[in-house]
Amino acid sequence: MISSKNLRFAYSSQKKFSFPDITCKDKETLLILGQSGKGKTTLLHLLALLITPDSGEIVIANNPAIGLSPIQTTEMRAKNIGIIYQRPHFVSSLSVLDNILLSNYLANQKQDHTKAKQLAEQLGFAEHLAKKTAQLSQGEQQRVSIARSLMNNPNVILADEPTSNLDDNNCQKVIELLKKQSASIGASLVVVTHDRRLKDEFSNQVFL
Ligand SMILES: Nc1ncnc2c1ncn2[C@@H]1O[C@H](COP(=O)(O)OP(=O)(O)OP(=O)(O)O)[C@@H](O)[C@H]1O
Repeated sequence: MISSKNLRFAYSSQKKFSFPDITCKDKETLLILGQSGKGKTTLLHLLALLITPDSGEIVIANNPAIGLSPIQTTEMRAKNIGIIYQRPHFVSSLSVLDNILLSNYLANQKQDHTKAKQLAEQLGFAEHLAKKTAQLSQGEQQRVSIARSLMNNPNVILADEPTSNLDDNNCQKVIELLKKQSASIGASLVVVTHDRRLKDEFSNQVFL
């Protein structure tokens, strides 16, 4: 589960945000909608503990996530949070498989080849595991990102515009996969987007 209360963040005195409170319990989904520039990515980065709010609270898996030391924050993120970025960030010199296994490495976990291969089968890119990520289509890269976010069985999955670069067919597929995979590990799934196609796919919604 993840929740936030009274979150405020400023990039500068002109660029200040005060975000609505959010709650997403285990196995639940939440869609955060907002037009470009409304602060969706900023909120997602706050929830992912990548930036620190000026004030407010974040609770992840029933533990306070604000006020921790940098090491505790990194541990909290690695253990509990799977992030799918707006544009996938891969290490271009590594194979698809090694990019997925990197999640385990960064969380100080044993590299789980069996799980990586299982996820690749379930997400439909098993035949691409030995390739470099640049050789994959955008839809395939998005599915690799999903696999990577699931490698450490996170408590919370945070997805930033996971469908904005996808056609209708791939949009539908990616959302179904995200929901199915997060449900199978009992995670909370939080998606931020301006993609109105997702409006009917989520019952819990917050507007920025
Ligand atoms: N590092 C930064 N420094 C200063 N301003 C920033 C920074 N990052 C974002 N902003 C500004 O904060 C505002 C919100 O940005 P953010 O990326 O959170 O919006 P968004 O709703 O995700 O937009 P989009 O849908 O276009 O990705 C924008 O006006 C942006 O220019």
